[in-house]
Amino acid sequence: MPRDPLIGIVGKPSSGKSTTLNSLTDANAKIGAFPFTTIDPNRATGYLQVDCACARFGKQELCKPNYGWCTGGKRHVPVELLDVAGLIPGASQGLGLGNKFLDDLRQADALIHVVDVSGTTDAEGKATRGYDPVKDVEWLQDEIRLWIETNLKKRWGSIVRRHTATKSSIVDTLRAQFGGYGATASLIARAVDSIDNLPPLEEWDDHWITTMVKHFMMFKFPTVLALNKIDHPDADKNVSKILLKYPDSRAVLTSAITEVFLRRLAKQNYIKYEEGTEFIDTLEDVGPGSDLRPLDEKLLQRIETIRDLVLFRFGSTGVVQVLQEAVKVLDLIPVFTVRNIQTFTGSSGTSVFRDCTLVKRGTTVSKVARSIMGEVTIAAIEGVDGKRISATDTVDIGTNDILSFKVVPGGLTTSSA
Ligand SMILES: Nc1nc2c(ncn2[C@@H]2O[C@H](COP(=O)(O)OP(=O)(O)OP(=O)(O)O)[C@@H](O)[C@H]2O)c(=O)[nH]1
Repeated sequence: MPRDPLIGIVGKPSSGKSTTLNSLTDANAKIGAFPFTTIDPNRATGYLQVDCACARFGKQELCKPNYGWCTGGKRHVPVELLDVAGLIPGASQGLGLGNKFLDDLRQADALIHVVDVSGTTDAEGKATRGYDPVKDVEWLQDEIRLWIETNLKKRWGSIVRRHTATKSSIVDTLRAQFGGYGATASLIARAVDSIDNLPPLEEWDDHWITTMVKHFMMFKFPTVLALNKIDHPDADKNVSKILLKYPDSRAVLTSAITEVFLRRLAKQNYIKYEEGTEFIDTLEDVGPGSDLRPLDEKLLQRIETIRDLVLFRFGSTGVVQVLQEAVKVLDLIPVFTVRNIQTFTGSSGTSVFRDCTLVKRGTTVSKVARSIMGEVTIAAIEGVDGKRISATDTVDIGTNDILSFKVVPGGLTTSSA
């Protein structure tokens, strides 16, 4: 993934996509500068919470990220989010906003599927009661699959003829078909390898085409379920049904509306709220002498309800965790690059760990160097304590995740060398 990761937020209308997006994006956003170059209306910057390297060295006080922010060793790293609107039943046949969502979708590296588990919205997002949201989990996957499958089947005859005539491999043939979805050859190869007993492409019937598309989707659109509206009284039974039916799904329970509310109160200094946790402090809790503003009876009551219905029962509102889970399916880890490996500072000043990049676990340090520094000649790579690191060493959490690249002064670029 050479560019910054992009997480798509999908789900039927009124499931809570915008609320989820808002809950992940507005917090302290002014603190972090915006690192992304493309800005369009349905894109926003979310903040992924990771353990910052500063805490390993007791340097939390000196930690001042270039992008995002760090509080007490909890770092908020910017991640680009995309609101994929218009996905409704029948969208693959052009209903709703038609194929616009498909264009958005293909850019995403992972999806957060927001499912309304309150059962108060039907398949189209209209208000109802007792709707079974189990259907929504399947429906969205089916919609994406149908879109890909229909495109493939329309041309299947000529695809097979060309495949045979050019004596291509399955990966090469599928690369030509799936390239439009933003898939690389290695991703397609992994999808092909994951299918047992796959016959030669010439022998594929509808069953094999569907199987191939399903496996392709597992790799191209890894999905985390945000089981949203857990604050609703009907949510419990629906959550159990979904988890029972899909025990292997990656699911996180969320109450996006609660997160938005708590962050707003925290911003207005009515409460202290540690995002991603169950901890809220009001003036009542901390006592006079605090700079918190007093809450009226109604708001105090609402906070008590939130504590009872969401925070104490589920441990948090879940939205911080849902983004963490989406990044986890991509197997991305934070890598900290510093100019001075002894002090962890940048080129000037005393601030430490200014830069943090999300990198696929197991990437070689030379590849990390290239993706961060571009095509420059690296003279040496150093890790903690000035330890020399070989270009072929790989990164993991706690292993080669703090790096300093020594560039050849005035060095030729590797591409022109
Ligand atoms: N009870 C409850 N309601 C929620 C929650 N999240 C969102 N809602 C409500 O659900 C409704 C729909 O939320 P949106 O965020 O607008 O949903 P959306 O999926 O973006 O909808 P579209 O823009 O129509 O696609 C709003 O009335 C929200 O206030 C939640 O966690 N709990």
